[in-house]
Amino acid sequence: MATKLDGEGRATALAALQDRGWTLVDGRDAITKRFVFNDFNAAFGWMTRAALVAEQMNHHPEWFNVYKTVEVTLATHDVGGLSDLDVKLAEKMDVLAG
Ligand SMILES: C[C@H](O)[C@H](O)[C@H]1CNC2=NC(N)=NC(=O)C2=N1
Repeated sequence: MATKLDGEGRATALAALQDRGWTLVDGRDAITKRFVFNDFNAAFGWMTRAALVAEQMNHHPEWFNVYKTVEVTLATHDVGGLSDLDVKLAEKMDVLAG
């Protein structure tokens, strides 16, 4: 079960995410990041690996791919905003992107 972020834990998690290029989405409680790879193969390979992680977590991204760019938005629909699962998936995506 996801735990909605709040208070000091939320501030600390958001600060770390923002240091790695994630930003808050205007008008909703979600984070977003644009990943740019060398080519489509790299982008889609990363999406495939991230999709397997997401499925294992039962926590799924909103994302949009054009050629070598992937725009990712993370939020937890079950809690109506950001949760610990968004932080974990963002970290895994960053690690997979290298
Ligand atoms: C029933 C199922 O476990 C839920 O709908 C899961 C699936 N994946 C999910 N992904 C995201 N991003 N948020 C959710 O709240 C969510 N809930």
